[in-house]
Amino acid sequence: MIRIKICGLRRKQDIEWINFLKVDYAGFVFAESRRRVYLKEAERLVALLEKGIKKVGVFVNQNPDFVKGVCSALGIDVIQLHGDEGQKEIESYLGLGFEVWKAIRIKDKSDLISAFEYRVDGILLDAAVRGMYGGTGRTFNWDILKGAYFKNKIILAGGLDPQNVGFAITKVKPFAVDVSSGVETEGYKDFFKMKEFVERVRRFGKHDR
Ligand SMILES: O=C(O)c1ccccc1N[C@@H]1O[C@H](COP(=O)(O)O)[C@@H](O)[C@H]1O
Repeated sequence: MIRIKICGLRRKQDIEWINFLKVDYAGFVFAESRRRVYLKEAERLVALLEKGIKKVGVFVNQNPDFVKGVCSALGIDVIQLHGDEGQKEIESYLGLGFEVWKAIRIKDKSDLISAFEYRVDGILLDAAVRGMYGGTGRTFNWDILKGAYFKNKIILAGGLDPQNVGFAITKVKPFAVDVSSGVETEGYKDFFKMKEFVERVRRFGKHDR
């Protein structure tokens, strides 16, 4: 069954909805973004989260000591590195009890090369948008992935929404899908969009990866 991550959670009701929908991963953005949360608020949110839901911390080019401090304080399960972090930095997080996912922004097929090079727990594929690191609401050309074999878990992100996620899953067959903008209305998470997204994934995503 394909896993679901909903990212950019900021409010108490976001967490209540996540608990109700029983998604697999809850994402908290600690990087520069309109979705950014700070440690104190994140502590309050995480305390409300159902135990079975894994916590993902999203970071962009941040100091490793800061990243480790936040993740240890919150009991984060997965560190999502969404900037220009290299293998050396990735290594510094391995063996500390966190999974590490490295985001790669895709413009064309050549951007996939790094996906084969990183030694990491998961590769997150996102759209490349100039001047932005993530949360863009933009898709990339999924056909680029045709015939590619990845040894890592693939987390598909970038512009997913309830309308396109079924098609994306049948094309890419990822380990997990990750959504932020596509389940928002006027900048805030929308329960009905989240519910529809989850229902679509559960209908189309019955393969194992
Ligand atoms: O969500 C953000 O604001 C964000 C900021 C900086 C880096 C990553 C961010 N989010 C991640 O971006 C992708 C795609 O999001 P979208 O569905 O296209 O809006 C996803 O992995 C988020 O975790």
